[in-house]
Amino acid sequence: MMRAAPLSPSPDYTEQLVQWLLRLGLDSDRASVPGNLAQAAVQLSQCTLSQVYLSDEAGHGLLLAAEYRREEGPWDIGVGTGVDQQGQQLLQFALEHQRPLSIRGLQDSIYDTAFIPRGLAPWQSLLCVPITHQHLPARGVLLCVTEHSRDLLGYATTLGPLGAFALRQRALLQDASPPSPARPGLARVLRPAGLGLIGNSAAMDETCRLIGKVLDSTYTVLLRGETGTGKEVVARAIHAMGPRRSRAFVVQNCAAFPEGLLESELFGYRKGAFTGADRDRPGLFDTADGGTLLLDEIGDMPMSLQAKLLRVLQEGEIRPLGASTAHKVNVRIIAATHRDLGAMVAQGSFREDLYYRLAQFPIELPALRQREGDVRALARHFAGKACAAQGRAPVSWSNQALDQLSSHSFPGNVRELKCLVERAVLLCDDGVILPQHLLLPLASPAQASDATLRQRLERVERGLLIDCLHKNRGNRTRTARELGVARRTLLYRLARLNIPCGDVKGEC
Ligand SMILES: Nc1ncnc2c1ncn2[C@@H]1O[C@H](COP(=O)(O)OP(=O)(O)OP(=O)(O)O)[C@@H](O)[C@H]1O
Repeated sequence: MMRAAPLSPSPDYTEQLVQWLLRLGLDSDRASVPGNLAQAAVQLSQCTLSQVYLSDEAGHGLLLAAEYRREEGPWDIGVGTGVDQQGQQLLQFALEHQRPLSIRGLQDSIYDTAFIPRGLAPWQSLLCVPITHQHLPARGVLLCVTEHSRDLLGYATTLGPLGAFALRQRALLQDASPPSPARPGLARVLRPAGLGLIGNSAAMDETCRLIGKVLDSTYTVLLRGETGTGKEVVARAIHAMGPRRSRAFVVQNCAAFPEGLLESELFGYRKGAFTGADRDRPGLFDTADGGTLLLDEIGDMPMSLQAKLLRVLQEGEIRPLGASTAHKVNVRIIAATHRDLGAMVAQGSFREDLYYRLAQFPIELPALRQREGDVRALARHFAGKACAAQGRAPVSWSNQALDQLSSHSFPGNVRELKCLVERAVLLCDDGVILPQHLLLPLASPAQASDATLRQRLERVERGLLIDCLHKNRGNRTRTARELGVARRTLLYRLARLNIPCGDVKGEC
């Protein structure tokens, strides 16, 4: 295998390495060390995903301790997720031979890498770096993968010692810190910021506790909650943190298709099954085989399909349209709905037997108004993300703005809060979000019905202008063009409707 960069490290690379050494050396939180190491590995190797595996003291092999993805950041999973047999073999190979393993052209290699979570494109290159040293109480492996065909071996010369330094640091911190109190039942509770389980309210803690309980089981999960409470986010977290994480996560909205189409989407079909079926087509159950299928808006599934779904759940097999035989699938089903399925059963619009089968493990997602204190945490989180997405410096919050947010009822829950904060970031020009940037509706729905036609039209216009401005990243010339009005007219309307419009360079 050819050696690759950084055999002669560039000044940039050396500088980054020194910075990471410093950061790891100054880290005073033992739990964050593996995550920081994974982040360092992603940055230094320019890979897409990095994982840190540590040897289990009980001798059960290597367990995943941290993961970092370039686009999504850290996944705070905590030590505990095991890897399958093939994964163990690959990682143990590097560890036992005490030498790095670099594979290019992964898809054609003999190694089974199904244990690595999927990326947007298939992984092409991999690097396994053993982390061992005589003074280390635990050994580990650092894994880096990328969807590009690259020789990563050269990075092992720096990532290996960096890993050893990090694990040594972790051991020193363990010696120095008092044992942390055990949190029964929370060992597998995950708070992956990238997945959105943000918040410290009692309601969110309970949700996290339930997620932690069901992760490793095969139970069917029924997520119920108002619109925008994060049902899909939670479903993704259950998949991504559970043993199926390296396989597909598939979402199907049951309200989005008419009955026949939904059936063929889910079950697939054989050539000739109906006019236009000119080839065999696998369904989403096949796509999700080994992984997870989220059936969103399950309350909208037609009765005839409900019966077929029940059969899949009971027998674990599907029969595509036009097929004479059924075949086995191994899919974890998560169902989500904003409806009261119990009430639908009582009205006869949802099958009782399916309801009980789906609700094997129900999780009720709290509405935002029930999550005391979380609005602030979420607002800060969304503002940070919006600033990063727009490539601008982080904004801060005025207390009045946060107070106003906290007293808003958010009928659209987290989705509404997210949109509102993204708008506020765009509208705030001097780095501090003020109440006027929030554009919270001044009138309650009850008052709204008393509004005059003019007031109502203005409200609609206001929403439209803000959305269009948002879409055009605050550029008023493009916004005016898109709306088919003169720029002057747009500026006049913005001023008239009191939509903040500060000094955007080259604009107003
Ligand atoms: N806790 C959260 N942190 C960050 N983003 C979140 C959170 N909850 C929800 N979101 C965001 O809010 C939006 C709505 O979330 P999601 O689609 O999961 O809600 P839902 O309950 O499935 O909504 P619906 O019932 O309308 O389909 C998404 O953009 C999602 O990323």
